[in-house]
Amino acid sequence: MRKNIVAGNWKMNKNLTETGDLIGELKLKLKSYTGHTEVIIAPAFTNLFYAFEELRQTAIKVAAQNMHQENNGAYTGEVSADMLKSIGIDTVILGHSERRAYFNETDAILAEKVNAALENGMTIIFCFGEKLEERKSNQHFEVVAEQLSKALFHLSEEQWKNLILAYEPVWAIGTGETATPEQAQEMHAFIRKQIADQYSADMANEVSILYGGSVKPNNAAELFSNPDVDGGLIGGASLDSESFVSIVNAFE
Ligand SMILES: O=C[C@H](O)COP(=O)(O)O
Repeated sequence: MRKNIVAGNWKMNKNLTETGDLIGELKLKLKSYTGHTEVIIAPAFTNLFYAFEELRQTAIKVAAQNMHQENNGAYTGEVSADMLKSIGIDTVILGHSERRAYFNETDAILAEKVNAALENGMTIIFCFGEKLEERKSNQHFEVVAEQLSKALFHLSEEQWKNLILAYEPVWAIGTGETATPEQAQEMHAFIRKQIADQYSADMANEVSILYGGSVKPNNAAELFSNPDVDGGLIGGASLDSESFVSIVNAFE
């Protein structure tokens, strides 16, 4: 079901003590939150169980930042969907551009991860987006269409109910350079059209599409006011409770 979502991707930040501090602040600041925006945070693997336990009675959901496509086996250093489920985590970020760039995650590998997550009953925040040179050479629509089709268009309409999309132009991640509200809306509408053409307009209308890339308290409201932007995947600004909560409140 389409909903407004603000998700914080903490990336490789915050040790256990710092995680505890930030969670404590978020709990306090969002205690009387009455809005309809779903709030998700994605701490590091080592702090997931702690975060889940701490946030159990709250409206803040906890997600993992990645998972392996196999359920178990000789994959040193990896974590599976089954392991995440066993500690209560049922949401995972897949396809982040940092995973694609630094850990060689291809669309084919991502399709396998998507399948594994769905087989384990998980919800996926699926990230994709073009690089700077692709935008400059006007290939951004083509690149995004290919990423979607290779990793997601084999899925059934039913399976799409567990997918949240996050369009993250790589040139806007951690750079302080944000897509303009017009650029974000244009791409989000294009993404919805791709889904409508592959499946149906009704189904496309039910998918939440988040924008990610230097979302800050001062630009969130304008980005989120676009009809096809259903929220944000926040990196840097999610590491500070005040800025994250202010972005959550940007919908109100
Ligand atoms: O997952 C989040 C994105 O990579 C955005 O990061 P950022 O807000 O620091 O640009």
